[in-house]
Amino acid sequence: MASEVGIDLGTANVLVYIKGKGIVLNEPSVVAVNKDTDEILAIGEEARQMLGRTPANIVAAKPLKDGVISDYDITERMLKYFIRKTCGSGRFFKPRIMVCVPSGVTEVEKRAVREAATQAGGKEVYLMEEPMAAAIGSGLDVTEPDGKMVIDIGGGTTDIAVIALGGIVTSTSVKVAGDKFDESIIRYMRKVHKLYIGERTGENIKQAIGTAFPREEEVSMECRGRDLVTGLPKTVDITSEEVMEALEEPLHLICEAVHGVLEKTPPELSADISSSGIVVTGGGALLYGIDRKIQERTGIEVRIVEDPKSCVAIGTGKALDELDAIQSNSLNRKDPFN
Ligand SMILES: Nc1ncnc2c1ncn2[C@@H]1O[C@H](COP(=O)(O)OP(=O)(O)OP(=O)(O)O)[C@@H](O)[C@H]1O
Repeated sequence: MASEVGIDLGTANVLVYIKGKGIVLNEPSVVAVNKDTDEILAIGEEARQMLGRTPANIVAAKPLKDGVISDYDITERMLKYFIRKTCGSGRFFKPRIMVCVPSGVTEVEKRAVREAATQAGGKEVYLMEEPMAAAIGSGLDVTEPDGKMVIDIGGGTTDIAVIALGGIVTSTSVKVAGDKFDESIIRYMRKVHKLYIGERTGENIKQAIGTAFPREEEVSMECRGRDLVTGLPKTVDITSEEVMEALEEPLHLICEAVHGVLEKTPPELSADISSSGIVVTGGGALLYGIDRKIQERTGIEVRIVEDPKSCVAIGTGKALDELDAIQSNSLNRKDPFN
């Protein structure tokens, strides 16, 4: 029976971490709904397979977008489904649940998430912010007075925060992350190769040959889509250098946001960060060369954590152990937990 559960309710993926068991669920945040009956047909990986391929009466969509909950009701149902799947019905045994929500969620949405987790069987439900979970999950001691900088590059948002004494001192959240990388690749293919590709193809290209900093050896891959001129299927070769060009704008925006946070950071903490370096988490950290790109822009050493995609979920679970320490120390921000 799960007693302490951490959930990373992400724009791209939902991860569930159970104390003593580790990550027990990792599924895309996608839900397929029958529009006529409002019935949920599939959730998670099964629904992701349907993206862009559904008949007219079925929509496969992501209920969280750009770091906010765009479909409230579906998010609630998805969350309940994942909790019940991993923790059982919750009728006899109720776990403590910590949910990490995207940083842009409103008070109303926070309440909805808390309610959904309670209805799904949570005894006590807490919410926490993504960068704090990312820092804890990456093994940083967030209660120390030394300043630490964490950048979490997810699907919808990049969260950048400086943490000290158990609280967030300065932070920002920009709606530029994995999804925007995919969109930039799609746009590039359309403009340069006159090829119309779907979201999943854009993401596949990014994961296979996406590049943020020049590679020693260029790589390439075949890309299939629809020719915008003839309307027929077409295949073109695309190189990592081209993908780097496509990703230039979103990467620039992320680097500028990091710069902005550093500018707002009190000097003592700045000095700590320049000696301890910056930690990068989230699926976007897997983009080739992103560490060197940020390092080039800031002049500060950048480290990618070992398992960037699981980091937030692990941190969310671990945070339940450190709840008292973090809560009592987070006086410098009003409500990292509420
Ligand atoms: N190898 C890879 N190279 C580049 N990007 C990758 C790779 N693997 C995964 N990603 C990207 O990481 C993103 C998902 O990251 P993650 O699971 O951390 O997001 P999330 O926590 O769900 O989102 P958010 O933090 O915005 O709520 C997706 O855009 C995905 O395409």
